[in-house]
Amino acid sequence: MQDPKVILLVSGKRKSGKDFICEKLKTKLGENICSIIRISGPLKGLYASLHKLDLLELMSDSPYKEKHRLNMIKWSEGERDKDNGYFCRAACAEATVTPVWIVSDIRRKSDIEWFKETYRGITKTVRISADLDTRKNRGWKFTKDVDDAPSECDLDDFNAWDIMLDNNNTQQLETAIITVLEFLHIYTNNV
Ligand SMILES: Nc1ncnc2c1ncn2[C@@H]1O[C@H](COP(=O)(O)OP(=O)(O)OP(=O)(O)O)[C@@H](O)[C@H]1O
Repeated sequence: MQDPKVILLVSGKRKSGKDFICEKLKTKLGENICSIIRISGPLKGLYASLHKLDLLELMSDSPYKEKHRLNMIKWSEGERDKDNGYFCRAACAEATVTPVWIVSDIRRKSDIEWFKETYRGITKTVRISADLDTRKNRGWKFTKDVDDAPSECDLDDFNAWDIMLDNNNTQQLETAIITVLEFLHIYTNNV
């Protein structure tokens, strides 16, 4: 199977606008050129099949999901400890190969390391930032065990981003999209 030409590894704090920007980029590039991958995508499916659970119930906002949530988190942490590429590999295996992949939920240094080792020379890191007030206006509220957890904080001190984007307003959003499109143009011939 062919690999993509460029993989953008996108990270940002909650409500910085990761999904919003990734979807805009995908729309601009078109789905034949660009796919969005979520490392967290296969997690529930793997957990459900391993533990013979109902995936649809697990995906819903139901008491069933709440009942299994903690065990699912513990299981995923355990799998990641044993093999830090476990979920990255599963997400890539089920992704459609297009010239550009955008991984929209990069959360840990180990995620970046796995992609850089597995897809040498074609991974680029992107950090999206928004001010605290902007994030609050978008609905962010400090949540214990979420905002102070490694999944939210591990990349706070990573400082080797290839692209850094601010996303506080429409003007910055437009600049961000142009910046990434120009960057992709440098790294691919066909995009
Ligand atoms: N530049 C922007 N202009 C207007 N609205 C925006 C902008 N960026 C993000 N938003 C809005 O802010 C909210 C949060 O954005 P989004 O879901 O993309 O954040 P996120 O970083 O993916 O958050 P989470 O990590 O919690 O999933 C969404 O309602 C989105 O539509």
